[in-house]
Amino acid sequence: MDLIDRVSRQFEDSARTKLDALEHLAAPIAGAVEVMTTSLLNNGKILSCGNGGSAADAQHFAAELVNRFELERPPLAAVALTTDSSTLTSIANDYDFTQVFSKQVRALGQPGDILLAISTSGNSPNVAEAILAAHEREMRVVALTGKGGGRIGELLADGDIHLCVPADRTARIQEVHLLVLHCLCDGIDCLLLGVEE
Ligand SMILES: O=C(CO)[C@@H](O)[C@H](O)[C@H](O)[C@H](O)COP(=O)(O)O
Ligand SMILES: [Zn+2]
Repeated sequence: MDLIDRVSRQFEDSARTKLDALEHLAAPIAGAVEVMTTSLLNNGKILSCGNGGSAADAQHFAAELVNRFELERPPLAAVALTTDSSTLTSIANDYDFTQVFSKQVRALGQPGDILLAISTSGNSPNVAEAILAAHEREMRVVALTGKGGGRIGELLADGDIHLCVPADRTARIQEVHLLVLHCLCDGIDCLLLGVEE
């Protein structure tokens, strides 16, 4: 086995998956930027969630809004629902792991807020439950999925935005998700600050 060859194939596969996704995702990403920016300008906030690597992505995105992305701007309202171990363990222990995000959405979500729901399979039950809770709270959902979108694709309502990566490998989908999150940060800054380039 030639490891260098293997690494080369991972890079090529990742780059190809990203370029293939552009055609599918450019327009809905632009739509998600507008929906998120409108919510933030109206004193809304973005709640983000996901499992495993997608939990890290949810936190990564929230940190870039609360702190900064590439430009100086005022802090923006975002909360990752993946970070409070007391809340997560008490909900999972007393109820069920499927409710770890939905209970937080019911506690924190307000009409006009946005749920950023991340799942490469589209099938994580706790992310699906968070979407149902967001709809109850009159929140719009931006869903990042792959593998055809799974159950989450079926749960989305009018006004929600589905960013489904046309790929089947979890790692490749995650790599596109990170690019999408940076496009969202860049687009939000662009709309807020009126950046031309
Ligand atoms: O990062 C990885 C795999 O690359 C894993 O931690 C992965 O995120 C976990 O298996 C998740 O539980 C998968 O959940 P999902 O993306 O299907 O919703
Ligand atoms: Zn991973």
